Amino acid sequence: MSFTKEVRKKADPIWQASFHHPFVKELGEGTLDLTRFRYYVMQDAYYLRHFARVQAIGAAKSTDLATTARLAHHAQSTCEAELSLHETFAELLGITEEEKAAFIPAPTAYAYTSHMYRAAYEGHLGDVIAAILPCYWLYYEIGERLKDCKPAEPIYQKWIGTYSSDWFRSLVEEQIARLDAIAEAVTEADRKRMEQHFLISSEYEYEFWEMAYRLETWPSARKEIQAYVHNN
Ligand SMILES: Cc1ncc(C[n+]2csc(CCO)c2C)c(N)n1
Repeated sequence: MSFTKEVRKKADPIWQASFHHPFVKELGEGTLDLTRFRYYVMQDAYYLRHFARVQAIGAAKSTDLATTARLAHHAQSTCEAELSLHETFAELLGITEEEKAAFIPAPTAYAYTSHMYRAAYEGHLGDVIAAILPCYWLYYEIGERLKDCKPAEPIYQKWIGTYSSDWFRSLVEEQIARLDAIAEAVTEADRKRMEQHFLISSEYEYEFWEMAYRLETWPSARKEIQAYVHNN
């Protein structure tokens, strides 16, 4: 069995949990509260800004120029395609410049991006791809599952359309093939580490839905709210 098939199989329980998460289900049905989606869009824009930089680290860590060029291109498409999508969402959702300026990453968005930077900093190209592959692949599978959904909310239709496109599928397939080629050439210890990055990113993908659904905040903000409730 190929490396990616093996890790995909190991990650299956947590991927299933993402497929069935209320955020994903309600998005497909069109019943997802827009407050939650709005929160998601802002956290995801932060995530994508860092994702593009991790892809650029992958470009720098590549040992052949063709791969450097491809990963640099991937970093550029994250900036252009994904972030422009988010700009559109921000407009449609009425997210203001003031809100953007006051933005703070939530614990999960911060932890997930930190995990990717760590894998990229400590490892070689295989570590970078293993950490970022679940982002592509899980969203592609979600796009496939939701592609026949017709949520009444046009914003949700647009979101689904992005991830069930052929453009997106070719990106996922390219990264799967790249990771399998690397996995064949490295040591067992490298493969184990790569597997762990893949599994941790899969866990964080689930946590990202949870974060948005629960409008996660830092503990100090929760304490302030509790103190306020207590004193009033
Ligand atoms: C939390 C989170 N995980 C994955 C994606 C999807 N995604 C982000 S960058 C990228 C590569 C291609 O542009 C893909 C597929 C997302 N938006 N947010």
